[in-house]
Amino acid sequence: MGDLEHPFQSFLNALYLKYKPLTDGALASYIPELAKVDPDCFSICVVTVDGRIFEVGDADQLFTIQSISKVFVYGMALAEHGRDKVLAKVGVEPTGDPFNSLIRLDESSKRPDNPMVNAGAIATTSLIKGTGATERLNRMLDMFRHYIGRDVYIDMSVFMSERSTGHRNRAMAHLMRHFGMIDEKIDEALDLYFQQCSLMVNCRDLAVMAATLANKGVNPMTGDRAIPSHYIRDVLSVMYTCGMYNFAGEWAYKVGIPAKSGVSGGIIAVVPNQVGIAVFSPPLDAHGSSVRGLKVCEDLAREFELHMFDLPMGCSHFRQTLANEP
Ligand SMILES: NC(=O)CC[C@H](N)C(=O)O
Repeated sequence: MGDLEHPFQSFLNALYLKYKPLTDGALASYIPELAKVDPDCFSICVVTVDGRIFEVGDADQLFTIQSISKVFVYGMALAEHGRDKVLAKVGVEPTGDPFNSLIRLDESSKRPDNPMVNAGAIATTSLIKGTGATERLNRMLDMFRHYIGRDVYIDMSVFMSERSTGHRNRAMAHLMRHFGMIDEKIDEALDLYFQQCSLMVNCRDLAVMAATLANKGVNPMTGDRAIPSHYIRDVLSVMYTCGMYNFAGEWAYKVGIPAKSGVSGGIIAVVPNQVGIAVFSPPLDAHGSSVRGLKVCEDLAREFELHMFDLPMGCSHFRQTLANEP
């Protein structure tokens, strides 16, 4: 639970109050179940690599992880197959197109551009090993368990909602099968993709997951390793360049921290060797990222000079604030 009197906690409380009245943005209604959530939900959580938790708002509120799952499944594919095999199937180039675009799939390489947009994520998911759908799902859930540090499950209604309406994703999968980028188990890969997107998390879980990436792959709360440390660089690089879809360039310029958003309203950001940040607020901007989430991350980055190219100056300011006693 949050450490109420700590100066960083006070900063988070003020940030929460500052953006609570902001009601811009719209829910992701293209997944019918997501249109039913409460747009007022708002929480911020920051977890340090030494396991301290600062949070404000309802950090227990559960929601589906959506595209934030792409980061972790990409890490899992790397751990299972190594860089070269994964790179042969999914590139590492930002697209400049919306997350659900099919456009560049039909270009010369026939390879999805990166694992942070839907096409690339479906290709990544198709690489997950297992003798059948159940084993593949169980292995994936196990991977998430290491990052989250508790038992995890899939929200059945969101999964079914996406499964029955996700025709663009199906079209991408078939196109990628046509080009030999995924194997013939198209429906199995799509189900696994819809399931990973329907994983239930809360804001604190996301911050712990982000802090695990910040902590070279070791969950700071449990001490459990979730991913081999040498793949952290790969995961954070694609988050940095592609994690915010067709806003990724502006994000890198303005905020300068590897981050990933999802259409349920979650955002994670990773400050390597320091903290994992998570924000949850469902209304989205035109790119599909949480409006309040973007604002909170921008403010945190500005206040503590977290932009990658502000470091190490910001590093010491941030460390000092975090180290302060209440
Ligand atoms: N950006 C997102 O969060 C998209 C994930 C969503 N499940 C989809 O496939 O459309």
